[in-house]
Amino acid sequence: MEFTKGHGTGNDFVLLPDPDGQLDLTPELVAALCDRRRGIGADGVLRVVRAAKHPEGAGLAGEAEWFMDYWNADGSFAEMCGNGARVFVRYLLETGLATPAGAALPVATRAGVVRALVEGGTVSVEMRRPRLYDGSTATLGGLTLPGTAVDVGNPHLVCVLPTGVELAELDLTTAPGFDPTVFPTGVNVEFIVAGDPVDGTDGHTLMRVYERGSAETLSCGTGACAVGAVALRDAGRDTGVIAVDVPGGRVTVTVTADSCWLSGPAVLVATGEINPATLQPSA
Ligand SMILES: N[C@@H](CCC[C@H](N)C(=O)O)C(=O)O
Repeated sequence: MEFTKGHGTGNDFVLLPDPDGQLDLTPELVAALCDRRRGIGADGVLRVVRAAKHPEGAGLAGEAEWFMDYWNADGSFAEMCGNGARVFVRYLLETGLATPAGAALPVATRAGVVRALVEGGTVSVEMRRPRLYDGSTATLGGLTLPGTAVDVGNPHLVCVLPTGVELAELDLTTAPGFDPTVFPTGVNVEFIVAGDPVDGTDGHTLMRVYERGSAETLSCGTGACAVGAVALRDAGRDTGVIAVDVPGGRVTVTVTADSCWLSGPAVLVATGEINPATLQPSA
């Protein structure tokens, strides 16, 4: 099985080329590939498949040639992955599966079609405008943290840390608790504090995230978009540009009247072959 390894601000993925949808990808195989000791190691898998050749992409084949079949590290599906989409586009262009054009490149996902632009090392993806819902709470250690539920195609809960709780001190080795009646399919939880002003932006936020299906990651693109929308709302704004610093670097979120752009670096670091028969079940 051929693979490529790539990442966007440290949110890392195994990409599996499968243009004609012939790969027998299972949750067990995904978890074994993502295992950081027994497999390649990643936060998730991106199967690169023609939209027309995937049951969930076929309806979008008229709008996008390629479908991003995203799986979390535990073998579960997610609707959308912002950093994954940016790395996916880097892969399409570097392998010649798509050619750079002046117009944005469409990619089909479970959350619909997103569009990408590439400028040097930066890949930007235009996704849906985040939808903000009611408050909910996350629990972590002995803390109960109020937050805002946000839909970016996938579910998020953005919690602003109260004074006296340090972002760096949070223990994210165990999953935060959340209300399953609000998030019946689970949720990605972002913890944020305000950062110092950054030139050319309307706000600056520092974030850590515990991802559904992948545990703590160094970055989450859809999470950053959710955070950007909450930061703008808290600043009394509807649109604007927010710099979001994650443990793996910085992404920039631009919320417009009807969409949200996520921008940042996306790189491919290795290609190779792996024999799935040698993989042991993930612990
Ligand atoms: N890291 C991703 C989000 C991946 C999916 C998420 N874990 C979920 O289950 O919704 C991103 O960059 O957006």
